[in-house]
Amino acid sequence: MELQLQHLCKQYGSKCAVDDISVNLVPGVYGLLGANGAGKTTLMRMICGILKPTSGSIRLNGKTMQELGEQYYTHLGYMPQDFGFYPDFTAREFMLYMAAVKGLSSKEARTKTEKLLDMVNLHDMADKKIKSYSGGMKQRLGIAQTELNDPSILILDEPTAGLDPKERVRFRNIISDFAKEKIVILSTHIVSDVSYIADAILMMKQGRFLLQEPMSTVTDGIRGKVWEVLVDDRRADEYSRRFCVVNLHHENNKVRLRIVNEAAPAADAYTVEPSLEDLFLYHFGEEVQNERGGYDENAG
Ligand SMILES: Nc1ncnc2c1ncn2[C@@H]1O[C@H](COP(=O)(O)OP(=O)(O)OP(=O)(O)O)[C@@H](O)[C@H]1O
Repeated sequence: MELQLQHLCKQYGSKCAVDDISVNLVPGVYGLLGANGAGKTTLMRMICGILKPTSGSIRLNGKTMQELGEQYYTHLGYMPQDFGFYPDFTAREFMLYMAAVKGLSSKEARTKTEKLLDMVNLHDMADKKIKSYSGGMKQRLGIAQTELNDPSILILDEPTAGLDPKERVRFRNIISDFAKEKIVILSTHIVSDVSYIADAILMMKQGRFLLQEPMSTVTDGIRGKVWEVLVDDRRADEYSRRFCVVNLHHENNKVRLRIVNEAAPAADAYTVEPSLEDLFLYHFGEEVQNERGGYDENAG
C-alpha cells in the first residue's frame, strides 16, 4: 500500500497553509511534528478529503482520490482534534451509531463494538454516558471508533493533547496495537509521544516539510550541536537568555544545562547524544522560547 502526496498546496486567501508537500507513505507510524500553525491539521484534513487542495494530488496505490471516489473513504480512519462526541450517548450507543454511519451491518456493528471497547479498556464503562468520561477515556473512545471500518490509513490529530502522563502511555500502546500494517499519521506537539512509537518523522514548518527521516537517523543532522555544561546560577541565567536551553538540572550548587547550538556555548561544554526533543527545539526553539519569554537569538 502506498499513499502519495504530490505537490500538495492549500491556500487560505493569501495565506499558504500547506506549501508544495510531496511524500510517499508506506505502512508505518509517522510522527507529524511542528509548532502551532505549521499546517499539520490542514494537511491531515486534505488527506481525509475534508478540505480540497488548492493544487497537487493525493493518490492511493496509484489512483487519485477522485478516481477512487467513495472507495477512498473506506480506507480511512480519522480522529480530529476536537472530536464531536454526543455527551448523552453511552460509549456503546456511540460506537453503534458510528458503525451505522460507516455502513456496517448491525451484526458486524455489534461484534466490532464489543471487541473494540474491550481493546481500549472501556468495556466496563460502556453503558455510562460519555459526559461522565475523563479526557483520556474520551480519547480512547475516539480511537476505537476509527477502527470500526478496519482502515488502512489512520489519521490522528493531536490525540494525546490534555492527557496526563499515565493516560498518554496507555493511549500510545493502543496506537501501537492498532498500527499494524497501516499508514498511521500522528500529529502532536508532544515529542515524547512520537519518539516511542514512530517509525519516521515528518517535521513541518510554515507549510513545508523541513525533514522527512526514518526514526533511526532523524537526529543525525544535529550530532555535534547538542552540548552540556555545568555552571553556577549566574552563568545559568546568562546562558538561558543567550542560548536554546533544552534542559536544566540542579546539582548541588551548580546547574547542568543542555543546550542546542551550532558552536560550543563555552570552552568547558561537551557534546552529548542528540534526542528528538533536541531536534525539535533546534528547529522550533525560537518559537517555543518566544512563548516562554525569549532568548536573545543574536547573543550567541
Ligand atoms: N480556515 C482557515 N482560514 C484561514 N486561515 C487558516 C484556516 N485554517 C488554518 N488557517 C491558517 O493556516 C495555518 C496552518 O493552520 P493549521 O491549523 O493547519 O496548523 P497546525 O499545524 O495544525 O496548528 P495547531 O498545532 O495550532 O493546530 C495557520 O496559520 C492558520 O492560522
